[in-house]
Amino acid sequence: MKITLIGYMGSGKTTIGKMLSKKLDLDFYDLDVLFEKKYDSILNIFKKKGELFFRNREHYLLKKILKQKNKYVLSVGGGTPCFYNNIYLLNKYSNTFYLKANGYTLFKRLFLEKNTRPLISHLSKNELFIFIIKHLSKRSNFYDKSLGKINTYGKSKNDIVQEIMKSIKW
Ligand SMILES: Nc1ncnc2c1ncn2[C@@H]1O[C@H](COP(=O)(O)OP(=O)(O)O)[C@@H](O)[C@H]1O
Ligand SMILES: O=C(O)C1=C[C@@H](OP(=O)(O)O)[C@@H](O)[C@H](O)C1
Ligand SMILES: [Mg+2]
Repeated sequence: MKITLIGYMGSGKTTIGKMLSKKLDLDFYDLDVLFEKKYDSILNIFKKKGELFFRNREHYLLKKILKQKNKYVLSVGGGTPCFYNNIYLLNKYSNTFYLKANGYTLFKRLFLEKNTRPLISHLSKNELFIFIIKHLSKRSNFYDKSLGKINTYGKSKNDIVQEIMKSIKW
């Protein structure tokens, strides 16, 4: 079984994915890391080639990794399920979990880490909050198609890992 984590930027996909893979003794992949190994930093790619180029290469990388035969935990980027038919591919080839977090929690986390994320790096504090609320509402339509959902509000990283482990249908 492949387990994939989806959700908005800052929802904990990379962090929780790594922890979960260790608990389950599975390989861990992060789609952004795979992308940056193959191409360039996501910040540079957005700057030099634009978002559409990123989404196209991201889609092909996702297809390639989903068709691998081994079991693993994969954390994707916040936008991955929202482009091409990626959410259908994710659900077809893996057990998808949506790490659901509220706008204010995401804002607090992303304000501290916005410089590494090209979609929000240029925004002021006020702009960032408004952007997250609107963007999350649009993207939730895709995230809500996941096979499993974990409400992360007020939960520690360890609690979230435990909850995913309990929900896995092997
Ligand atoms: N449940 C949690 N409680 C507190 N902080 C968290 C939690 N989940 C993630 N974080 C923190 O939020 C930040 C963003 O996490 P990250 O794994 O990079 O998210 P994503 O990959 O979804 O963008 C990190 O600093 C991480 O430590
Ligand atoms: O939400 C998005 O569109 C993006 C999220 C990022 O990943 P994280 O969700 O891990 O921050 C990364 O893929 C890129 O900056 C675009
Ligand atoms: Mg991540």
